[in-house]
Amino acid sequence: MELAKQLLSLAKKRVHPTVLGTKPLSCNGHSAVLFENRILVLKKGSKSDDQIWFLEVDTEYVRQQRKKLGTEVVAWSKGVIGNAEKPIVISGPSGVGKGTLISMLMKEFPSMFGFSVSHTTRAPRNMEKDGVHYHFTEKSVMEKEIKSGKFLEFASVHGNLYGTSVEAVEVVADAGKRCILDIDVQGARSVRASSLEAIFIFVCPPSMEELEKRLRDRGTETEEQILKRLRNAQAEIEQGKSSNIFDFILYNDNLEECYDRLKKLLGLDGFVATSPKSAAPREINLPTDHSVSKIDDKIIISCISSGLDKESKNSIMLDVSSLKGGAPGRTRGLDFQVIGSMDQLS
Ligand SMILES: Nc1nc2c(ncn2[C@@H]2O[C@H](COP(=O)(O)OP(=O)(O)O)[C@@H](O)[C@H]2O)c(=O)[nH]1
Ligand SMILES: Nc1ncnc2c1ncn2[C@@H]1O[C@H](COP(=O)(O)OP(=O)(O)O)[C@@H](O)[C@H]1O
Repeated sequence: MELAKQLLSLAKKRVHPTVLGTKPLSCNGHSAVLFENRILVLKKGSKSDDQIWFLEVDTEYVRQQRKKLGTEVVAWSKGVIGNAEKPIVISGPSGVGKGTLISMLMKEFPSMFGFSVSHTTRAPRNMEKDGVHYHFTEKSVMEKEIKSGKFLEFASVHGNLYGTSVEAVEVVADAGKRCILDIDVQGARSVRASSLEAIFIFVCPPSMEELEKRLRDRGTETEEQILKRLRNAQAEIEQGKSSNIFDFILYNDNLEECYDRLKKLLGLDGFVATSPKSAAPREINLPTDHSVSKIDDKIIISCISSGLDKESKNSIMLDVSSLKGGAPGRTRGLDFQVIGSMDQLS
């Protein structure tokens, strides 16, 4: 087995790889199953949202990072039952109305959408709250975190650093909501090239004069910053329209009409927001005592539970045939079936 040979050779050479991604917390033992390019780790007696992990050893992301960092790399990724809807990436020049459109969407469909809170080194505006609009951070801290692999993408925009952390996108998906990212064209390009499948929308102003008016009327930037943003806007609009990054271009002339078009392309026209959409994944609790075997893409977890007068065996079949995502982030697309008694389900 290729991966086994690779691991053995690393161990012999006593190589200490760079470990990327959020590590699982320690536990009272684990089972491990070797795949072609990653290791499935099942934590014994852990909480249901912390049981299934993957240590990626030779996936696309790991290979990319190995090249970039010039060291051996492995990456952790948490395994999640079920799938998440594709995130929505919204880009466009400063002042075009991205934030306004996103706020309208989140207000009308609060249980459906969640905002990816970016990190930035720019100073907060008057009404902006740390952790809500942005995670405001120091440049040196953010640079360190970029090196440690915390960000899905980052870019220098209008003289400041901005970045989407892996966590920012995953907490929204974990809450069963569809993630909205407000990022610049460079960020959109990076996400396009990443393993994150998304829908890409570029918002255009009706004219440069109107863009300038909106920016000035908003009154949040200094004259110098306004001029810088307007200079950058020209190039952003050209890239937004001509590159192959974006699936849709939206002209934000009349706000209500633009919002209606946005809802239409997201399949929300005529949609009535009623009770929260329950996207919470089913859960599975693995007992401390279990053994694991692998048959093709199926993992059979045999659980041993002793009752008063007898010992019974239940099995859970974990299907890993349609894995999606992976590091950086979560590995989704897992499914399970209980074979035998249901008392292991929470
Ligand atoms: N690449 C990237 N761009 C971001 C991120 N967060 C915000 N931006 C972009 O940075 C630019 C400046 O944002 P901001 O300072 O809030 O000003 P605004 O454009 O006037 O709303 C906008 O184009 C945002 O879309 C991020 O995490 N990554
Ligand atoms: N279609 C529109 N017509 C007129 N003003 C708009 C429109 N869309 C947004 N605005 C206003 O323009 C300003 C910039 O919008 P904002 O959402 O902050 O832009 P961005 O997030 O793209 O920088 C805000 O004051 C907002 O109220």
